[in-house]
Amino acid sequence: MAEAKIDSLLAAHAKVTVIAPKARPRVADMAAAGEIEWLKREYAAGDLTAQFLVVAATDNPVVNRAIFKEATEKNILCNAVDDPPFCDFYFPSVVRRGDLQIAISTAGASPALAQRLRKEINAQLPLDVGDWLTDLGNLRREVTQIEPLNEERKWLLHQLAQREVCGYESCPSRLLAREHALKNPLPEKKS
Ligand SMILES: C[C@@]1(CC(=O)O)C2=NC(=C\c3[nH]c(c(CCC(=O)O)c3CC(=O)O)Cc3[nH]c(c(CC(=O)O)c3CCC(=O)O)/C=C3\N/C(=C\2)[C@@H](CCC(=O)O)[C@]3(C)CC(=O)O)/[C@H]1CCC(=O)O
Ligand SMILES: NC(=O)c1ccc[n+]([C@@H]2O[C@H](COP(=O)([O-])OP(=O)(O)OC[C@H]3O[C@@H](n4cnc5c(N)ncnc54)[C@H](O)[C@@H]3O)[C@@H](O)[C@H]2O)c1
Repeated sequence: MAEAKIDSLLAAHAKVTVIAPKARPRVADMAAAGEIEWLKREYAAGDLTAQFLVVAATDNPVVNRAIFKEATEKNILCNAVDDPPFCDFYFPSVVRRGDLQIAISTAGASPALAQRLRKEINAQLPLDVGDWLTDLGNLRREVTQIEPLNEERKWLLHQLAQREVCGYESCPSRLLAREHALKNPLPEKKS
């Protein structure tokens, strides 16, 4: 269980420390590779200092609740796996394509439904939507640098979000943005 949480946290670029006497081979490998830190021992009261977020994922609910109590006292967000009253937040089921993330939560009503919807959305969402988003993000940065902030710019950004964008200079969406910028120059800066 902890393994899945470690994957979610690493995907969010977290710096992960695991405290556990035993770990599955994959977790041990991640520690050996320096991707996470592993303190090979049981949790001890006082372990939680300066952490932003804690996941209590031992197979002992008494230990998990003690971890939640210490986290609460120290204002650290805590998720005790599969123990909703001892969660400050729930892990959602997530579909990812590059910078695009779709998180599904049923607020604990049915994790199985969250998983099913993840699979359905994953099957429907084009595989290259993350690459498209990267191009769209680059074009948006160009547009916001050269266009004044007004209703026209907002219209343009909504238009571009409906079009294919590519990295090429002759890309029709880039041409539309440039044409628009020529008609809407930024006001001259007073020196
Ligand atoms: C989304 C996902 C994310 C993740 O875990 O990272 C997640 N559970 C997943 C799967 C899953 N979990 C369970 C099953 C078996 C089927 C079933 O029981 O329905 C399956 C499906 C399977 O295993 O196939 C059992 C289960 N889960 C909880 C309880 C306790 C309870 O309900 O009281 C029990 C009963 C335990 C028991 O019987 O003892 C509680 C929680 N699980 C949550 C998240 C939070 C609510 C999220 C929400 O509702 O949206 C919450 C509240 C706390 C938390 O954050 O952990 C992940 C899907 C990952 C994916 O995308 O594949
Ligand atoms: N939602 C799900 O799909 C799902 C699936 C499996 C398990 N679970 C839940 O997750 C929890 C963990 O299950 P698991 O299968 O990952 O168990 P596991 O036995 O694989 O892992 C438990 C880990 O806790 C560590 N541990 C035990 N006592 C400890 C202590 N005092 N201090 C620090 N570490 C300690 C062990 O060394 C081990 O690494 C259980 O509560 C289980 O019900 C949920």
